[in-house]
Amino acid sequence: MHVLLLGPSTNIKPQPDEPLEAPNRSLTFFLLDSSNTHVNTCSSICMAKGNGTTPDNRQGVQHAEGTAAVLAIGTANPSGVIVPQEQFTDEFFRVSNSDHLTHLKEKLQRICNKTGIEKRHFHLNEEMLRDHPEFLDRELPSLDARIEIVATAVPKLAESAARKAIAEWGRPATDITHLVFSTYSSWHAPSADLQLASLLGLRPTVSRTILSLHGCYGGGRALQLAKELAENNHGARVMVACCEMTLVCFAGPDGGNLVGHALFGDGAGVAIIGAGPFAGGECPLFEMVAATQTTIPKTEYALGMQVTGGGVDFHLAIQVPTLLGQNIEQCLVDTFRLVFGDDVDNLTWNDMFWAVHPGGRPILDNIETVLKLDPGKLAASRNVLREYGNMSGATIVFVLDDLRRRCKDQLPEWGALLAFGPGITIETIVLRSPRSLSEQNIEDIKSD
Ligand SMILES: CC(C)(COP(=O)(O)OP(=O)(O)OC[C@H]1O[C@@H](n2cnc3c(N)ncnc32)[C@H](O)[C@@H]1OP(=O)(O)O)[C@@H](O)C(=O)NCCC(=O)NCCSC(=O)CC(=O)O
Repeated sequence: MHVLLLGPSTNIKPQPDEPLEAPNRSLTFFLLDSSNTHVNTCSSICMAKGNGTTPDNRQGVQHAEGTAAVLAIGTANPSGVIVPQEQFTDEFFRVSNSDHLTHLKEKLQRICNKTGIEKRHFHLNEEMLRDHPEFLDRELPSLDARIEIVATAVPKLAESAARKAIAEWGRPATDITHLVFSTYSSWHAPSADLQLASLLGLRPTVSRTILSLHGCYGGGRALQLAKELAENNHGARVMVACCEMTLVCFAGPDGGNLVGHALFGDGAGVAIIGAGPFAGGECPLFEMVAATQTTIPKTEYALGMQVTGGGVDFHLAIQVPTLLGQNIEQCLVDTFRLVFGDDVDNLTWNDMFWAVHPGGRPILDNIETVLKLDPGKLAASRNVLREYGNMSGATIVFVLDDLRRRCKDQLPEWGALLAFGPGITIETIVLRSPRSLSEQNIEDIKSD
């Protein structure tokens, strides 16, 4: 791991008792993994300009001004099949010809009743199931047929969300410089990122990355990557696209994973990320001030996905909500310490706004309890869970969308984004609301 200092940041203020030359508040830190992803990106841009300088010499001219922010959000769900949760068990057992499995049916109904979900959207419909009865039986080969359907469906759904984000952003799609696409529902090469770029008419020079098999933390990972790309490439505008479809993991109830059947839904979430200078009427929605990824040691067993000839198998251990409850506060402390130093001890979680991946109702309950949050602090997460279920990596984009619509001008200054998935991996991002930023800027100008 390398640390580059590429400041000064306009948004992280020195602490009152800290010497001005101290670097840890007045400069922006960039943590690079061993692949040096963004140094390579800088390099390719400079070479295109015929500039033969070394990466070190280029840092001063390539980085953005300030911290990355979410500039626009769009979401989409399949419109064909919308199943109310109270009808899901009956529908699922009917289409899978499993009504005779009364024990499993009663169990699924018990689970559905406790999910906190009211409805979910699905791309898979009865006609597809009639054409592909093998989707019901994990023992039969079905991966090829599943892959063929999602190969067009995943980029198309992502396109719907992306068009909304681009419309809100207000700049032409050709101004997108980077695309980060996260999905475990598509396995072609060239993959969904290229198809989305073509559907949207992005530039041939758009720099594409596809993230796969991150499960539910894919959205958090893509946002963190976008933050680094935006901050390290002057003028970069990064599209984050996350799209998941349960068609890849669908099976009959005797295939196990009743909790997965009760929980997951289909959706696409797209966000456009950029750092200053802002142009063309761009309006930051959430600033992404600092970010970390943490793996809870020895919890690989707890969450997982396995691609088989019969589709994708999910494993969700019953301990997941407890494990997250036990570890979440330390992740938050470690991440907020990057911004607040030892003052992190004076933070009150309840004074912040929250964008938490609604992996399941007990996960939200446990986080609320551990952090002593008022009921309502996780309203955006609970609302997304209620309206759409758990859409894996796409869900966190829906939560950000709900949060900004719900709170409009009433967001507290600081907030936290949390997403989790196999590992168990926890993605944490310190958010700052733009309203408080503009107020702060006005105060700074007054005091100058
Ligand atoms: C399934 C639930 C709705 C049940 O709610 P409660 O726990 O409050 O209710 P409960 O304790 O009465 O449990 C109801 C029944 O569900 C069973 N049950 C609960 N959790 C289970 C699990 N993980 N696997 C198998 N069965 C499970 C219980 O044994 C019980 O069975 P019986 O009634 O027979 O006694 C909830 O636990 C839930 O949402 N769990 C999912 C959490 C999770 O793992 N989320 C991560 C999703 S993946 C993700 O987001 C990241 C990723 O995958 O990448």
